[in-house]
Amino acid sequence: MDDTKILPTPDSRTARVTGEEALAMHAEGRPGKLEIRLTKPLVTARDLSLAYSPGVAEPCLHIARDPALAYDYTSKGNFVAVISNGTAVLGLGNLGALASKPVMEGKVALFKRFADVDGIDLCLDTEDVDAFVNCVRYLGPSFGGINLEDIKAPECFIIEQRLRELLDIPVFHDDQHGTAIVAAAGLINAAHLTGRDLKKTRLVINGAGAAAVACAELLKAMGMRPENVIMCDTKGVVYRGRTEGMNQWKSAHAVDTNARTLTQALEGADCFFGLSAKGAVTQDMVRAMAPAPIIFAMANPDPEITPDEAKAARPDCIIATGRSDYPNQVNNVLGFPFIFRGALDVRASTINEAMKIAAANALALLAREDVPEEVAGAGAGRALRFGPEYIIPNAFDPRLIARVSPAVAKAAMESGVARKPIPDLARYARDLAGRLDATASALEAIAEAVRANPKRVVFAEGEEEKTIRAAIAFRHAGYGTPVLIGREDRVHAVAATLGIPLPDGIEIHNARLSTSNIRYAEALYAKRQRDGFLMRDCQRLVNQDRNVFAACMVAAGDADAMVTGSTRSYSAALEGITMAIDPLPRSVLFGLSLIVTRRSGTVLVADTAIHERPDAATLAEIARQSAVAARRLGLHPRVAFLSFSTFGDPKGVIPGSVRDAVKLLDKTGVDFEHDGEMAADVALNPTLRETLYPFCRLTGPANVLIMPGLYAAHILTRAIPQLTSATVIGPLLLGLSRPAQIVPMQAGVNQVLDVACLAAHAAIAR
Ligand SMILES: NC(=O)C1=CN([C@@H]2O[C@H](COP(=O)(O)OP(=O)(O)OC[C@H]3O[C@@H](n4cnc5c(N)ncnc54)[C@H](OP(=O)(O)O)[C@@H]3O)[C@@H](O)[C@H]2O)C=CC1
Ligand SMILES: CC(=O)C(=O)O
Ligand SMILES: [Mg+2]
Repeated sequence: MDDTKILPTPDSRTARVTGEEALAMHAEGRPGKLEIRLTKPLVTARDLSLAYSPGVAEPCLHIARDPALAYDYTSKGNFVAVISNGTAVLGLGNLGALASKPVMEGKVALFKRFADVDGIDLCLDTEDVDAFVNCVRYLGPSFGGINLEDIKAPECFIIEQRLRELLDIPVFHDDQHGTAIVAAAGLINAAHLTGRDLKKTRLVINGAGAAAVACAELLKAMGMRPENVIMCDTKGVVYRGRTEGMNQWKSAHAVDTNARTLTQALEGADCFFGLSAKGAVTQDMVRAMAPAPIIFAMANPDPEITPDEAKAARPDCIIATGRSDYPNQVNNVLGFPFIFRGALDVRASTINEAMKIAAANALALLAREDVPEEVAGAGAGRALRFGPEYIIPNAFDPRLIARVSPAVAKAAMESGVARKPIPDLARYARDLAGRLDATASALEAIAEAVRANPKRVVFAEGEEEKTIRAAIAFRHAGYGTPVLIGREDRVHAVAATLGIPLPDGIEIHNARLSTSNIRYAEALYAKRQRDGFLMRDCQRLVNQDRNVFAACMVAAGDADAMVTGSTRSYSAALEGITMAIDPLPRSVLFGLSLIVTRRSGTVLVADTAIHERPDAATLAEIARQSAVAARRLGLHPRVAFLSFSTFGDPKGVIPGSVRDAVKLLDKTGVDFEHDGEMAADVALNPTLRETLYPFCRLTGPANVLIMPGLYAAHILTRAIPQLTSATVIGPLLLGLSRPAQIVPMQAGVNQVLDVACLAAHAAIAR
């Protein structure tokens, strides 16, 4: 089989990635998705003596006397093992331990990304239950919890049960309970929307394995009647008295019914849960369901029936899948990160039914709340409002951690399994809300907004390999129509050498042959005739300079935004753009860079592109526009004006203009925190301010740094990626009347794509 064909050919509306892109992402740089980082310095001999021999003996001896101290002296309390033997990898079947590793690394990545839980993937090469249990039981001391994953039924039931008995930490089979919790939350809301009472709702579950059995159990515990839940597997309906392909877990859910096939079971059913395999349900089957049927086709990566097929057959249905590229993603990613966060924080000995039900209710309630702007698509996306297309929160909703984890922790405390109760749950929820980087969620919301409002974005350097790759990814991501500027034959030749066919919906424009040339040249001439440009100069620029041509397209409204920069210096690209696109009235044109750090979230830095020595008025305006951008990125702006001096010490020329900028903002009365001048460490570390500068008005670490000059901004943003693991995005060009962005020449494909997406978003916000 050709591996790159595993994922279907994308269509611009639904699919977001191709198999080729997925493989490239996994192979890029350090292969895989994980690395381990140190939390303590290991630089000097003293560090070594403390962290390792002899110092390390001390915590060892303490833990030997009191095992609970392992939570204080080691990573145990925030460390989860994701363990699989690869016998039920998603819905792909038994792929074995090694082939399950990408999924397990993915689960670890999701733990970290969504709930700051550290994890490690352990792929056990055995299908023997005893061997599996023995292996895991002896690993227990290292971890605060065990997340079992993609182990097929019925072995998974025995493995989980035995490990729960053997270990004093939570053991949680995600495919069973994570899935059941999230599906229950979705069902609570779908039932509410369709006016159903769970006690009377008739449910058919296709699949009688790990996920299916756990869903049936949880829903029955929540009030569904056993006789109203019919389970099917590869042999058909699991009816009472059936002997073929049975086990005790299926028998527990066998019902008295005449139905023998899924088709028969679905006749008149209110609700369908697919926890089986791709394409297991037909349009005819869902046509036979009750009015306003609820269809959760949860098989991964491909559902039992696609939303398009289901909606075509039953326009009145509520449909959910396990995928992130359709509305209503019912996937255990909404569960396990937050459930473990809550369980770990109270040092729970187990995850019990009360904790599961609390998580399901918290998820269901969150979906009914107003969706904040930064979640709904940065104010410009498809409205996310509780309804048939939004029955469950989005995985990127930053409120999840502060809602689900405290609910789980509270239930653990109330049900007596918390070994370290949290005295102030409201404060805990507030602390959790600040634990994740708001920008990461905001960037995803921006991408979502662009998907909902696709744009035409010009990629000026259309013959470049990097640009072509980014344009294809732009198309696949559903961001809109990429317009490549270049010669058609050259663009196709480069794409052919890459082995990637250009998907439908990508446009190629040859500047020299374009029918719009005259129109663009005339518009440019009208703009520039008093700046020393003749008509023939403008014609030559439009014909020969792709940045000018692209900028003319955007200025004329033939495209919404443009991106360039891969082949020309920043100043040359900027000159081409500003030739045709005017600055925004009463604004300053400047560069804003995003430094995305793992420890301190995202910090914005300005001006990183234009003004070598900005005066006070320019600095003040840059601060104002940066604060607006910060809010758009989900940050509460705390703006620090940086210098080599802090509040007048030592004295010098540059701090003077910086101080005047602060005074200017004070005078105009802006609505964001700002102060300065101050040194970078004072800005970023509030404890340094406590004793020496208690009067400083910033209420926390600065997240917008206004630089005194371009030299300092450049040095900072160029040094950071070389010295640290932080990522720098930008500089983003702000202050133009139409969106145009310049990527640094050394930018990779993903950065070009991200910047194109941000440019498209700016076009929505205009
Ligand atoms: N959206 C989500 O969050 C999650 C989705 N899932 C999905 O659920 C599915 C099952 O996973 P899991 O329970 O872990 O796997 P298991 O191997 O434990 O169970 C699979 C079950 O599906 C049944 N099955 C397989 N193919 C068909 C078919 N064509 N028609 C009817 N039944 C079928 C099997 O029947 P038999 O017993 O006869 O072999 C078995 O009962 C996978 O697609 C997985 O991706 C799982 C967890 C989470
Ligand atoms: C989502 C998941 O865990 C699965 O499909 O197996
Ligand atoms: Mg799974």
